[in-house]
Amino acid sequence: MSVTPEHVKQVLAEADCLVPREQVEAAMDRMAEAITGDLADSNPLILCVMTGGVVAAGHLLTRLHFPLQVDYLHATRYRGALTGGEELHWLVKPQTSLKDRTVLVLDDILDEGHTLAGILEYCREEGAGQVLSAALVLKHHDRRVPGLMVDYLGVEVEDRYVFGYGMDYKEYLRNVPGIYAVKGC
Ligand SMILES: O=P(O)(O)OC[C@H]1O[C@H](OP(=O)(O)OP(=O)(O)O)[C@H](O)[C@@H]1O
Ligand SMILES: Nc1nc2[nH]cnc2c(=O)[nH]1
Repeated sequence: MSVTPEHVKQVLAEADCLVPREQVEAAMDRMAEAITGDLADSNPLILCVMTGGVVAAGHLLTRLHFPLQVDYLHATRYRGALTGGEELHWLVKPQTSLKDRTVLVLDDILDEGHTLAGILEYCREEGAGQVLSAALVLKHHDRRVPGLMVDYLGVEVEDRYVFGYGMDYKEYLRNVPGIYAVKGC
């Protein structure tokens, strides 16, 4: 069944706000401060994970006041669905060389972690000097890839399907300024 704008409006109207905009912005301030403290002198390459990471990247980048470069990659395992298979589909790889660079991978959410694990492995294989990661949201559960955690984290949410600040509901609602959980999910 295709998703209609009316359905999307209803999902938003019925959703539970888990983290309001002000709290997300405050979390972004804290992340930027920590990243600045660690990376200000390392000429880092920030890799935005499309599509979900684009909103977090936009907000975070304007808070980083030091020399850095930005590139993006597109790797997905959900492809618009609410659950994903284990296989990671690479749609676009970074065009900038990662060799000997300090790389910061930036995504919207760390859930089970297969996406981030695959991306980190790729960065190391490409010869990055240091590979760090950041996510705006961490989902609280025990299904994560063992031992995987981001270096910089915004907020933690309960184990529900969330959208907003880049995260989609069936490819919609990425533009919602708050983190919401779909009713019943
Ligand atoms: O930790 P995981 O369980 O692997 O899930 C996290 C990933 O899932 C989402 O991407 P998705 O594949 O849905 O693509 P999108 O960014 O286009 O929404 C999100 O943006 C993360 O990249
Ligand atoms: N939009 C969205 N994408 C995800 N990818 C993994 N978990 C989630 C989630 O809860 N919401």
